[in-house]
Amino acid sequence: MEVGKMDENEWQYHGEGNRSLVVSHSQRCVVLRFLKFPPNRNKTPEEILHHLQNLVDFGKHVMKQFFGENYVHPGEVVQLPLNFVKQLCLKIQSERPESRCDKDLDTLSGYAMCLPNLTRLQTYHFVEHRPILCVEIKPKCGFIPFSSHVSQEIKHKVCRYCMHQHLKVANGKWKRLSKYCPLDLFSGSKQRMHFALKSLLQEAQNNLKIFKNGELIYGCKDDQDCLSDWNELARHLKPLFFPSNGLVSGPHCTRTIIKELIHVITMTLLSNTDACRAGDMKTVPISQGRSYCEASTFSKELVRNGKHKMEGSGLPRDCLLYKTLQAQMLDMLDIEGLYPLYSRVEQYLEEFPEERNTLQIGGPYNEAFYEKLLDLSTEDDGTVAFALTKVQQYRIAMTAKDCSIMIALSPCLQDECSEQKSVVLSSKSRFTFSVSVLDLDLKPYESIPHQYKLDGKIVNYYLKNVQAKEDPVMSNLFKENEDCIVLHKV
Ligand SMILES: O=P(O)(O)O[C@@H]1[C@@H](OP(=O)(O)O)[C@H](OP(=O)(O)O)[C@H](O)[C@H](OP(=O)(O)O)[C@H]1OP(=O)(O)O
Ligand SMILES: Nc1ncnc2c1ncn2[C@@H]1O[C@H](COP(=O)(O)OP(=O)(O)OP(=O)(O)O)[C@@H](O)[C@H]1O
Repeated sequence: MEVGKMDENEWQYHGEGNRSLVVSHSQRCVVLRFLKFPPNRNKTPEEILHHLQNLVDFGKHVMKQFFGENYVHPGEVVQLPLNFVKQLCLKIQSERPESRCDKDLDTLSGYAMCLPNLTRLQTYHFVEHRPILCVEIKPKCGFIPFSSHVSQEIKHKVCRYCMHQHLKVANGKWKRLSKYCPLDLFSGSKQRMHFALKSLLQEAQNNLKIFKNGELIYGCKDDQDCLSDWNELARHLKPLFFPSNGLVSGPHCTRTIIKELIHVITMTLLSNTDACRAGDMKTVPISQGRSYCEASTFSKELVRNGKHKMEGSGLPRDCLLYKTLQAQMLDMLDIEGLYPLYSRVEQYLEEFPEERNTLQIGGPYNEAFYEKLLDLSTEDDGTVAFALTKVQQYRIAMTAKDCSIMIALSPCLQDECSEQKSVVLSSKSRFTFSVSVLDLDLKPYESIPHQYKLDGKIVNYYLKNVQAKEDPVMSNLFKENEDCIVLHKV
């Protein structure tokens, strides 16, 4: 990218999260990702450059090892003319959702990250003229804690996402509860994955977005601004899934198109598009803990209907969901087991503050940092080294629990699909596709006390306001059927 000749008119607002804002180029398949900060809390340009470089290094040296070469796009740090950034900021301000305006785009440092636009097929090239669909999923934590440090039994039964939903609705973050349960998506069972994806389509919150030709066509910018009309979505999808059919009409046709979409997403999520083996990480046995969540509507329906066999066929080992789950499961002790270890590191740092750099708490995120993450032992020998390894593994796990998966799909004719490209079939179409992972920013060490408090709040709210009112017949049914419910294959 030629940063000397930047014109804000060539860039448009694309989206934002809690910590960064993204603009996309109208012609080229690239985005710029800027950091955001609360007003008047801007950092120095040097600090921002250091932070961004750390993010890129972390992607390159650590997350690529966990997820595999093809899935991760660390991008590069670019320095932009300050005038361009200021003009861009003014240009996009009116498009930002209100709920995200508590933080301002960093316009003072001139630094940003340049990344491939993952809503396009993975290239840095010019915008293609064939239509491109992109589905973004933020799957959240896909397992139930298996740690013996967990103090509340409910955490061994109901997943964090399902519990957190109740607190979010009570706080007004979202209007309705979602039926999505991450354990269904991560189950590897097509039936459960279909249910999870349908639930995401019913209540997208910030877990699902769909883009066509780089434009958001389905999903929420925030609670006030949501595109959620299935007929409208089907209208967008129809030419891609049924290229030679007439107009979309009636709910039946909409449902058929949505089903096709869900099928295609499921198949791409179960595929392996990374030829390289991810790192030399020993894996956490995926069979640990329970493979279903008692609050999942899917599980409840099954048990209510007297069907006790929960299909959990397990994920193929090379697919991105499997790798995401593996990284998430580096949280082996749960925040309740981790917090005392964090306190041990804190105490040590209070005594020896000059050791902070040697311990690599704020980086550098290089090969040495990665190597230290490979020790999966949970036997505490009382050392700071043990505590630090668990803290760093926990930070990786938290990162993987908050990342997003991008699936880009483009229709192709049979003779156009070369052997090297990944292809997925729907009943009347075929698509080349790519799968990537984004938002792999390492979670800060400093956020651990917040995680500890939030965990308590989520669980207490659930126990007091939801479980207390739950149908006792239902929980007995789960208890009775505990042994019958089939677990993941190892
Ligand atoms: O704690 P959670 O599970 O609510 O996750 C936060 C996300 O909320 P969610 O539940 O996905 O709506 C939250 O997403 P939103 O801002 O709500 O879209 C952020 O991703 C936050 O990460 P960070 O602190 O900005 O690095 C996330 O915080 P971390 O816990 O990942 O630090
Ligand atoms: N490389 C990319 N290509 C296309 N879209 C992107 C890319 N990176 C980010 N986005 C879009 O911008 C949105 C915000 O980016 P991102 O998730 O990185 O923000 P964040 O502030 O770090 O998120 P969080 O709230 O989880 O901390 C994403 O949800 C996605 O839609």
